[in-house]
Amino acid sequence: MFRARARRHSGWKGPTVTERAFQVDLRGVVDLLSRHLYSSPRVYLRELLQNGVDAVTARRADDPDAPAEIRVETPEHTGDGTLRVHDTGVGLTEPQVHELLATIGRSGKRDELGYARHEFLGQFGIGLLSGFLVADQIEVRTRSVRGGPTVRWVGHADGRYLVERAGEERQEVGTTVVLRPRRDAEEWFGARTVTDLARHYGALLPVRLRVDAVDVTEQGPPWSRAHPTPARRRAALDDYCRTLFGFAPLDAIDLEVPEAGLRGVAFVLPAPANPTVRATHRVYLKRMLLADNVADLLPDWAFFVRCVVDTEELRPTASREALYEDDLLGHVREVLGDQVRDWLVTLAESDPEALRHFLRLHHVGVKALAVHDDAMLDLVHRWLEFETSSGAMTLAEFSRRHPEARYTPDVDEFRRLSAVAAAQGVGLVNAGYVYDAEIVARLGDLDSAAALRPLDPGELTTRFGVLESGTELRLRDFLHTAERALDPLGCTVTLRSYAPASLPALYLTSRAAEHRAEIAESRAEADQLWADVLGALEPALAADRPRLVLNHANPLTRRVTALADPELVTLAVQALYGQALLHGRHPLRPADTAVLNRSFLGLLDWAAPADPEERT
Ligand SMILES: Nc1ncnc2c1ncn2[C@@H]1O[C@H](COP(=O)(O)OP(=O)(O)OP(=O)(O)O)[C@@H](O)[C@H]1O
Repeated sequence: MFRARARRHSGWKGPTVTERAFQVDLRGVVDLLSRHLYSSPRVYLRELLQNGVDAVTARRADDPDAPAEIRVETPEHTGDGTLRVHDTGVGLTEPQVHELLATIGRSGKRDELGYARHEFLGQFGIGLLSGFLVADQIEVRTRSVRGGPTVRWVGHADGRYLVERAGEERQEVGTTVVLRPRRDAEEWFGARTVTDLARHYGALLPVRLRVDAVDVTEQGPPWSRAHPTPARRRAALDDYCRTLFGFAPLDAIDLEVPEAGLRGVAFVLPAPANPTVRATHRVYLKRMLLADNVADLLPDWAFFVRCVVDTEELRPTASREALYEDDLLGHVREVLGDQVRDWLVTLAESDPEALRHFLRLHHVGVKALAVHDDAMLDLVHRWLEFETSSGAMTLAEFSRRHPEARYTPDVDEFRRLSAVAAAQGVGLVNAGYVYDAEIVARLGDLDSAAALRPLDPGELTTRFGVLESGTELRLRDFLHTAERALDPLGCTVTLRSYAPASLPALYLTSRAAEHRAEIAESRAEADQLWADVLGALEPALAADRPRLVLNHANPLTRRVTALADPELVTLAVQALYGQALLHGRHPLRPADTAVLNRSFLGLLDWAAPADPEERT
């Protein structure tokens, strides 16, 4: 990268043409790496460890018994202000040093066709440059397994480099990289920081890694370690999860995707997770940490697990801080999703109590799955408890108990009508939460026995008891007055006797009435032509107005029906109308609020008549 070559073409008749090689200003490249590629200068250590591991891998390919060790010495240990990374890898010959260390983008880890070789971590030929994020000079002392003397290469951040025979011969084959911290980067060289970083990136590496005298490598990935019993393995995985993520998992699911050389564990969160926050996972690539915030490893719905995996085949982005989105990653996401799903289905068979506990915590994720997946839908049907007019219960159980079951797609409507519906023998399910209505609809499509019909509130009145004809006749005048009191509000009045008797009146809108109200509202806002079209629709629906169903079984309502003064009847019926709207959490239009106020004040006025003396 630091050389410019020139060549003359002999056949050319015109002015001399010179073919040149690109010049590279190393400072610009380093600036690019530090500002736009790597998230922090700390990656310098990862790149050095990675080169050491690759060199060991290359040596062991020919000599499986060759030593496999990387030793980091911090400035506190070397005593001369430098950090050194020693490896027992293949080393480099002098020609290799010229070729590989002095050319940006040249890597010894590509095959003849230029493809990244699968057994190595590195592939881009830029990693060593990350040393310049924290040092002005990088020194490499190396002795090749192929023979030759120890070679010393020194590269400077301004682009100069030298290659010479080292003053002192290395005893062993391998390489040492020496960095002298730049003033503004000393924080990355403290013994504590370096040890933490080495453990962070390299704890699972297949080579022995030491920082000063401290061993930082563990005995391989926790999910691959041998344990005397499954229970002991589970306890060890729980400990690992606690240390790593800070929670004791509800369960640990083994993950495996052979096509991606992937193995790992999914830990199930023990508390509800926010489904809108994407779960992130810890990913190792050939046992070197890639990142602990990889978001795209699992499908979105699996927000109730956090995973740790190691993969051989997935590809990193150039920063080595994320996974490259390709077909293999898509496949991995699908297979891991299946494995989490299978765990759930198996749990339903093996440990229903654990499944119930899980569902109480993570029902939103499971419902999201059930919208597309039949096995999950079946699981929801059989195991997930819904709010119903008979208390919390599964839809399967509810359909068994209530052959005439209905659901309401709106939580407020459920609250409003569940007691009344139950009293009329109509079981009601609250399907007003996210995904509920889609799930209920899909259940009906799959199995007619599991089908639930939506409740049309209007149909409830058909189940209310009608009054005896004598009573009806006696209350005819009252009903007329009541009708007149509510007519300006677009509401009709009926008198029925129904349970629960504690309810004085019920405001009911049928679906058609709701539709009509919507049309009236849009008509008020629409332009003339559209308003006319909407207006033409209205009479067809006019018969189906919202209604106030006064409850003759309620003692207060009965007393109201017995009032003689028509003015008082009007006030009382309007007050009952307002109370029914409030009780049922119906939206109040300005006209409703005005009637509510007027009736309230009117009743007060009636209850506390003005003092005759005051009047004079
Ligand atoms: N410790 C080492 N021992 C032996 N060879 C090394 C060592 N460090 C670097 N090299 C050689 O120098 C080349 C360039 O290294 P560099 O870290 O810049 O890129 P890379 O490791 O090939 O790819 P990447 O940019 O993905 O890390 C390597 O391909 C390797 O051949």
